[in-house]
Amino acid sequence: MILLDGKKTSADIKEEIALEVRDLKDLGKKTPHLAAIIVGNDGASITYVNAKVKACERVGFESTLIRLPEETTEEDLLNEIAILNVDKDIDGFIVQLPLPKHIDEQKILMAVDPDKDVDGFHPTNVGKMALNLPTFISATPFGILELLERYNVETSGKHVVVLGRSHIVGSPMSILLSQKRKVGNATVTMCHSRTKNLKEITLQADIIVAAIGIPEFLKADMVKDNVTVIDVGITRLADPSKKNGFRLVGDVAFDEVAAKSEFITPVPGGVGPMTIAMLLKNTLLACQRKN
Ligand SMILES: Nc1nc(=O)c2c([nH]1)NC[C@@H]1CN(c3ccc(C(=O)N[C@@H](CCC(=O)O)C(=O)O)cc3)C=[N+]21
Repeated sequence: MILLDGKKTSADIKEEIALEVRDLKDLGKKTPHLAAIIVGNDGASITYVNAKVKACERVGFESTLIRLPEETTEEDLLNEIAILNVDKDIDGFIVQLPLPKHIDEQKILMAVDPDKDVDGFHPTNVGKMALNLPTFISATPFGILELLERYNVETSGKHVVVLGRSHIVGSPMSILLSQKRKVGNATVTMCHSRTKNLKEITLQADIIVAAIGIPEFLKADMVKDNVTVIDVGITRLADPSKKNGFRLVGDVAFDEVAAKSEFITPVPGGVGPMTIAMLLKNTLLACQRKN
């Protein structure tokens, strides 16, 4: 069993980005500036967005965090987005999801200037991604491709089973891995809540991407020997023995599945840190595009 170490790999990527930032500085060019908008007080969302801001500091990016109250109206949020869209100093920005229920997420994502959409969530960028045209690939799928590449995990001709059809992970991951690209050329099966005979399908998988949000869903009896497993799930389960009161659990029953795996990502320390590194990468690309 080989651990796909997202913590170490993301640290390597951040170091590479930091070097590029130093080059930009030395040349007297503008350095990257990422902004993030967060609405409301959800604890997990605040943790993630703070991690993004901290990562910016670490690589020498400017960052701006805009915190808006839970009661923020859709109109107020659209106004904030309009300001960031025209702010010459901001290279890219994200609107942290999920948003409060009274705000139409699709409307918000469509208001972001596609050239500043470093999350890659705008329909224009999703369309470009689907056509394999240069664009911002959203950070989680991008991070998974990068992790597979850096560990030389072969995907060409392999049967990949993606569990989950979300717009942010399952759907783009299925599209990307089936494309003609360095990490790609796979035969992809996408499974979801209506899939019948799921276990029959996962037992045929060379690579499984678990992105359904059900803690420890994928068990050892659902995978074949020497499988590669990418665990995108990240659920906070109450755990009184932990000082923060919870532990993080992925979509994979890690110990039992790891025993049968060739490669596997842990939670925490797998896909999560890669997501942050690739958001930085997209922001660097957004800045370099203008230089
Ligand atoms: N517009 C938008 N873009 C996102 O990219 C986005 C989002 N909204 N909403 C929420 C999800 C989730 N997400 C994570 C980022 C980092 C970790 C991460 O660093 N996880 C650490 C542990 C962090 C912890 O202690 O909770 C790990 O897995 O090792 C996890 C999850 C980005 N998301």
